[in-house]
Amino acid sequence: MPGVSASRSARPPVPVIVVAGFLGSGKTTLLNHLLRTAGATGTRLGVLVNDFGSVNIDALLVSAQVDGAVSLSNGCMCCTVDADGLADALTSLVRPGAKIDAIVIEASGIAEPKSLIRMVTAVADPRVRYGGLVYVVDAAHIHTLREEHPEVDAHMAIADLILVNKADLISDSDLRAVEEVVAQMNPTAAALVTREARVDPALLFDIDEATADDEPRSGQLTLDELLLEEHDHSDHQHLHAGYEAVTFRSDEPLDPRRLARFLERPPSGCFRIKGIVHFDLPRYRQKFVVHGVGGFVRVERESWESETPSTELVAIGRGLDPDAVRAELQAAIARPEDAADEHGILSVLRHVHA
Ligand SMILES: Nc1nc2c(ncn2[C@@H]2O[C@H](COP(=O)(O)OP(=O)(O)OP(=O)(O)O)[C@@H](O)[C@H]2O)c(=O)[nH]1
Repeated sequence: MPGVSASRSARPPVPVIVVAGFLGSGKTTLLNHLLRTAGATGTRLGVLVNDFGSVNIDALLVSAQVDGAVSLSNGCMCCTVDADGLADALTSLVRPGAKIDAIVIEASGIAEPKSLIRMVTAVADPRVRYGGLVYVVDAAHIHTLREEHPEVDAHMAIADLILVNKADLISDSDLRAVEEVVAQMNPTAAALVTREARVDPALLFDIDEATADDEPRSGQLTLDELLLEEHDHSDHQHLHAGYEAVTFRSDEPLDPRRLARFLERPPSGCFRIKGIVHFDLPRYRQKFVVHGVGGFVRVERESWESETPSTELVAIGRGLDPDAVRAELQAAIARPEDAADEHGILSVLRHVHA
């Protein structure tokens, strides 16, 4: 168990692993998987979560009971959280009393990994050490994504571990084609095909050894090279260009049929929708966690526990019309006549993921 036998002063620096990947690729899923599995072995993870959008939905979706979870809200971390804010958060997580063995930072889906890595490596605290970049790829969307955002190739190129996730959504031959692309972009990184981002956590927390190695790996930037490229902001601007997050909140229950229609046929430009939804229907008073990623919809049912039921949704995309998005969601608020639509909930339930 890392760090257990070490005295406080001899505690090795805590590796900080950056998890990046485009919108909806499976970063939060990975984080939750790591929290569950690492936790079971006694490894304590500190978690930093960042969302693009004013509601930090990811923080809500990461298992709430993590001691070391800090959420950095207010836009995309790589350009809005100042380096001091990140340093403070990391310093707080590595304080001896926290007994954290590793820290995972989940970048927003449009963050530039390189900027984040620079921010982590710039932290002066010797108890903090950059532990590598894990890049999550949505196997079902990678080809179109590379066409629209060629800079994702550069992201894959600097990764230490690439997860080819959502393998269940494509055929074996398509999967092999994705693996080939990934290997071309980064011939030296470990690439793993995953479902639900299920990866052995030991692979992530060992990454720091490889990254600390001074041997440059072909196709990959060494840490020094990463740090030297201070003036290269070109890729950064590209991924951000035109992306916008629209937030919708309501205490009033939604109508399932209209919400399902919104998720299945999102307004133009809207690539990602996520959040929690409140339907006030008999037998369906649970918290519905909804996800839309490029037309794929997935819904999970949880309990509200002590929370007051309400809806919080974020829609993210390029060329969105925020007013149109809000108007459509506003129109999804339940009306008295919706009570007659007994089977409306089925349009949501058919997307429920066990
Ligand atoms: N079919 C399938 N769905 C998956 C898999 N992994 C994750 N998902 C689903 O994909 C959706 C997005 O996953 P998240 O983990 O929230 O993705 P993310 O990268 O954190 O998203 P952003 O933070 O918005 O960029 C959710 O509905 C997940 O349940 C997988 O292997 N297969």
